[in-house]
Order: sequence, then C-alpha cells, then structure tokens
Amino acid sequence: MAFSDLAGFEALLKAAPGPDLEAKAEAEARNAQLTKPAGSLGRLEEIGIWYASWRGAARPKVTRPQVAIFAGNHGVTARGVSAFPAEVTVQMVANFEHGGAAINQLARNAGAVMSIHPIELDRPTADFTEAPAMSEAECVAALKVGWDAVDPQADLLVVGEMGIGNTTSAAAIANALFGGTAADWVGRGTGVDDAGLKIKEEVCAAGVALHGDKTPLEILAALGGREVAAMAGGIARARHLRIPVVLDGFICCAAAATLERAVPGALDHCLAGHVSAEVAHPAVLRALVKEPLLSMRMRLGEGSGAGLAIPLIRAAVECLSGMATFAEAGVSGK
Ligand SMILES: Cc1cc2ncn([C@H]3O[C@H](COP(=O)(O)O)[C@@H](O)[C@H]3O)c2cc1C
Ligand SMILES: O=C(O)c1cccnc1
Repeated sequence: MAFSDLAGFEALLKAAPGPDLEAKAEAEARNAQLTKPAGSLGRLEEIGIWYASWRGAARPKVTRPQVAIFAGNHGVTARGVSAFPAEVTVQMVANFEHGGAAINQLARNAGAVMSIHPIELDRPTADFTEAPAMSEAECVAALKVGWDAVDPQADLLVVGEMGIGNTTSAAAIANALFGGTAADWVGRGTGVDDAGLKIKEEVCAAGVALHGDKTPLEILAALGGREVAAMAGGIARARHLRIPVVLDGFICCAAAATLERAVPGALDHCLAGHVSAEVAHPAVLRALVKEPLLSMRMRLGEGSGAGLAIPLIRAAVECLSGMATFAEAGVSGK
C-alpha cells in the first residue's frame, strides 16, 4: 500500500479497517464470566476488550510493544518560541541512540523495542508565519517515514517526538482545527517565560491567519513539522495493521487530531496514554473525546507519557486473557 500525495493518504485513512466485532463480542462474553464482581476492574475491563477487538482475538497478549521516536527541526525556532536552542533536537537524537533519555528508560521498563527516526534535521521546516512549513511533497515524505517505521509484528505502538519548537507548531494546528484564539492553545512547552509565551501567541496567531482555512491534512503540512507528520503517518499505518496505539502528550495529540478531523473515527484504535501538564492538552483530549489513562504532571514528549502507560494496558490485557471464569475456578456466582 502506498500513497504519493495528501489525497492518496486521506483515501487510505478512509479505507482503514475497523475493529473485529466478533473478537470484541467474545472478549465481552469472557469478561462477564471472569472471577470478579461484574465491572469491578473498572476501566481495565474496557481497555482489555478494546485491545482484543483491534487484535482480533478474545484472549490476546501484549508481547511486542514498539516505541517509534521521530525528530525534526522547525523554522519557527528562529522567532524565539522555545526556552532551548534548536541544536538540542540533534543532540537529543544522539542521547536517544546512546540510551540516555527518559524514553529509553520508560521503553525498557515497558519491554518495548524503541526505534529512532531523525528526519532531515539539517533542513528545518519553513517559518510557518511566512510560508507553509512543508510543501505537500515534504509532508508526504514525512508521513511515509512514519508509515514505514511501524513494525508489522508489533502489537502495541507508541509514537513520540523530539523537535525544539514543536509545542508552537502543535498549538497552531490545534487552533486551526478547533478554533478559539492562539492564547487558548499556546503553553510554556520547555518552560518559556512570559515574554516567550507572548511570542508564541503571536507566532501561532500569524500561522493560523495564513493557513487556518486549509483542510486538516493541509494544516498538518502548513503548520506541522516533519516529526509531527511522521507521527500521523505511524498512527495511520498502525490502523491498517490493526495495531492499537497509545497517544502521548500535546504534540502527539495535535498530530493525531489532523487525522480525526480529516476522517472521523480515524483514531478509534488509539487510547490517550496520559494528560500532559502542557496547558492546552486537556482541551485537545476533550475535542478528541479521549479520556487519559494517567495524569502525572509530565510535560516531556518523546512518547514518555504513553510509554509509561504501556504496562497499564498490558495489565488490563493480562486480566482479560489470564483470569479464570467462575466455572473454571469453581467459584460460586451471585
Ligand atoms: C533536553 C530536552 C529534552 C526533550 N525531550 C522532549 N522535549 C520536548 O520539548 C520540545 C518542545 O518544547 P518547545 O516547544 O518549548 O521547544 C520537543 O522537542 C519535545 O519533544 C525536550 C526538550 C528538551 C530541552
Ligand atoms: O505534552 C507534551 O508532549 C509536551 C509538553 C511540553 C514539551 N514537550 C512535550
């Protein structure tokens, strides 16, 4: 399966498979017979059934989670939108490769295989206050990096990002997709001061004024970044492979939101791993109708919040698949 332009990518989104309803019904029936009062495992029960429906198996297992990290550089960093310099992006890629970042520890803790995908770091995107950040061809190339990064053998996917300046990009995407004003969507990211926040607001407003009336995937190209588009491509590919996805923080959810706005239901195979401390993340989650699993005051990105949620999802699946039924265990029912 391939795509060569945004229209082709959107057609693939539309053609993506839904959950396996037979496996879902089987998992629901099984869940109803497990040795516990009905509903007593709360959300764990829903998560187990959701996972079973996407994997097409009533008693699935999470054995091969994947964490794919994408990195890109942003033209808008020249405007002073981050507390850190743009070189940090490439420096953090080296850190990921040497195992020194937070996500390395969280991926290992989750038993996940981690892959790192720097995308043309020596070619920052255009400043989106002046021109589209990416041409259609550049956006399609980045979507493909994400599409190709997904291991078809994986059974759970986290997409993460590294890109200094990308909370500004994510805020502009959210503002363009969901309306309101720039002030509703910009936050402190890596920790900008009040003057930095003001600049972010102006940059976001200028980007939305220039590109806000485009279609959702054109907005991804115009206001996103290469790592942002790659996350969207990875999420879309996972859907075709029926691999459930754990969404990370503000940037990941802004990327994902372009898919949902292009084709409603495109994120049905995704759970929100956490709610980030970035101020507008709760609003993006509300717009996507996703209830986050964790609330840990994290605001790092890199897939860290989602990576932390992998063991929780595995725990839900272990209960569904491993528990005995009342009949098997000889436990009396109500
Ligand atoms: C050392 C370091 C490691 C990071 N890992 C993720 N981010 C996060 O911060 C960046 C977004 O924030 P802003 O828009 O304010 O630049 C992204 O790279 C994101 O992944 C990091 C940032 C830094 C400084
Ligand atoms: O919510 C996030 O993912 C986030 C917030 C701040 C900085 N980097 C990432």
